[in-house]
Amino acid sequence: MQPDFFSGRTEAVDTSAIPEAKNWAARAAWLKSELNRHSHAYYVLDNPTIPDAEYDRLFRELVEIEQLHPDLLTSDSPTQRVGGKPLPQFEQVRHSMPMLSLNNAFDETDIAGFDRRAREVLQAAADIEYSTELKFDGLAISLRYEEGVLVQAATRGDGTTGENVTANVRTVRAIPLRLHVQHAPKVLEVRGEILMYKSDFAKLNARQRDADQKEFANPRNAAAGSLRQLDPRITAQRTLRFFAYGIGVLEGAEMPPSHEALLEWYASLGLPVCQERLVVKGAQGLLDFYQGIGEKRKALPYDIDGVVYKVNRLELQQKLGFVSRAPRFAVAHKFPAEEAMTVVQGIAVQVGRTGAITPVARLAPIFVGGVTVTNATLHNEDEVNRKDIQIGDTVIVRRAGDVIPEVVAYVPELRPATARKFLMPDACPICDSPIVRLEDEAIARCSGGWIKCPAQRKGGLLHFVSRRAMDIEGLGEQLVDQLVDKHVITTAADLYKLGLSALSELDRMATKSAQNVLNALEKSKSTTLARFIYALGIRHVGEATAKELASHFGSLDAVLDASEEQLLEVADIGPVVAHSIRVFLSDPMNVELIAQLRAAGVNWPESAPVENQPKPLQDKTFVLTGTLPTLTRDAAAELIETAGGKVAGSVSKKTSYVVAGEEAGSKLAKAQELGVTILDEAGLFQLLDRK
Ligand SMILES: NC(=O)c1ccc[n+]([C@@H]2O[C@H](COP(=O)([O-])OP(=O)(O)OC[C@H]3O[C@@H](n4cnc5c(N)ncnc54)[C@H](O)[C@@H]3O)[C@@H](O)[C@H]2O)c1
Ligand SMILES: [Zn+2]
Repeated sequence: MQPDFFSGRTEAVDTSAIPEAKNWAARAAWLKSELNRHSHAYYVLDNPTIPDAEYDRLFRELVEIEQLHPDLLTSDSPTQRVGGKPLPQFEQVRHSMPMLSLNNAFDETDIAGFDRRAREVLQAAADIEYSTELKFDGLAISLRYEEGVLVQAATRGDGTTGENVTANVRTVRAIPLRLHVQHAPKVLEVRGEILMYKSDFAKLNARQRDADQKEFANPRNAAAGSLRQLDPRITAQRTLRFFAYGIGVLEGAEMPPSHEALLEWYASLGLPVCQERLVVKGAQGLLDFYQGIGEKRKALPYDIDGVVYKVNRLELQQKLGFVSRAPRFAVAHKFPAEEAMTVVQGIAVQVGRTGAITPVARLAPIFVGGVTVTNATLHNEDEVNRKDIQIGDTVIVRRAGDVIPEVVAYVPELRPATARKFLMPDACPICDSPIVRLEDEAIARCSGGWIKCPAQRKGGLLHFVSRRAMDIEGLGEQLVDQLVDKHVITTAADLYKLGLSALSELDRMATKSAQNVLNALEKSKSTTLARFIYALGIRHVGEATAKELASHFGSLDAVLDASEEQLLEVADIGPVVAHSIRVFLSDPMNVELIAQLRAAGVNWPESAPVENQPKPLQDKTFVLTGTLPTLTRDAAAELIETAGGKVAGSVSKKTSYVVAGEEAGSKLAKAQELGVTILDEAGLFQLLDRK
């Protein structure tokens, strides 16, 4: 396969097919100029043009070519350098010790290789001790403290020379202007990452949007763009954070003997140090940490693009030393990229349970966030227009955690002349009813309602049976599709009229599975009021609102009888939601549906309205870990919340109780360390006063 040099395509070269050295040279030259161009956009302008994964792919290809053809390796190659040139508008700072990058690892083999090489160099007989931490997705900074006072802050720049951003850094509240210690070292250069929390990023972009200013592509670029301002007053308006993770020059104090000791020392000096870190042994310890953080990644308040492993003992670090642009004693283990580039082959529309029409991009298959993605949501018509996504465009697709993939932006330089704009259809593709869009609503809707529109019917049923609603296992999309298409059922109440014979007649439905569905239906009849309200699919009533309604009113009849004014008394319910609930509950068809569901035997424990209920766990914070003998995690959380308690994701000093089941992991250890009271399920029941 001939490499597609100048079309902007960036697939890895098929090495066997390009024997001639002059092609290699051309490819390498092209890669260098592409990488330089993208680095400039990324490091200097804080405005990347391609996703990181795409950049990394080009980078790795160049590394491979340079390994095969060392004569093509020049000292100005992007593979030999760190970052980008400092902006000339800033005063320059020469780093007394260079600020380096990190080598990347992408899989277990890379990690095994890293560990093996370290053991070889160190001639280690036993497992090496590593200090593991997060790879923050921000920008590196060097903070120079003299006699404990912050005197200079500099960006990494090209590693040798950075930008003087002292005035800006002084506005970052997370960074102490003076170290919290009586006898501070003469000189201490703290190195770490400046970053922006996801919530602050969202707020900043909302402000930018309101002010008709350019939005930032991601928190990293927002952090970099906010710090590298010529006017510190702008930096001061942005909430930036900081974590320390390294050291440059140190004078007048003993260097801590290990990385972990360094971080502990930093913490004692009042410098922010991230708590998500461990000291582990050997390659397996590294992989366990990677996996644990991978599970937590989405819940962290900031973006990380991987984890970092450092040989813990300082003397071993010194033995391992450095390669050209990175230390040999450390490696960054990257997570699968959350952003990738692909082509929009078409834009279709999907009809949701409330009739909402969602434009969906049909994509050339792309591996992103650990899975292959072929569709990505474009949210609504306004979004498509605002982002100006057209059919034929090359776009950046983002899939973070298990969030639905979305199209972030298109790449202007790759728009073909044949690109076509998306047009919202006039009629529902499923039921042909007119599509209407009310004034001041972003969403266009099929006007068919669930009576005319099978898509809405299916959507409503799928919502009804979903895990957080009635939790009817085994009733998936395929089954609901068939039940609706074959007119076996119309409403959720019909589900409870299903018999074995009707179910067994469906495609791919063995008697055993049919029986399982019936059992699940039967089991679902005992539910909670909150789940039931949520399952009804009232517009604007999500899980949290359903819970509020249930605990406020205590019984369904009280909800049914509530006026809009009474609904407004519920915490977090505003006029739009109150109105939507009232409209839904006033519709005779919904009243009938609810009556039928109750008649079918759907039931829940009712209780007194909120003001009369005891709240034994008021103001207590719980953390759940491990598997409990009888309660699922959701059920335990529900019990705690109903009793007034809060459930948090991680253990801290503020945690009142940790409820631990079997195979409880690091949270249990943390609780023991902090002396937090640990309960088993029985202990929880005791607190709840339930036997
Ligand atoms: N999209 C683009 O156009 C584009 C262009 C250039 C670079 N990039 C991205 O930047 C990356 C290369 O940048 P890089 O050289 O800054 O390397 P890097 O981001 O891969 O790794 C080095 C950096 O990691 C940071 N870091 C975070 N947590 C750390 C920790 N706990 N310990 C030590 N360091 C930590 C430091 O800032 C350090 O300088 C590429 O992999 C690419 O994804 C993207
Ligand atoms: Zn329709």
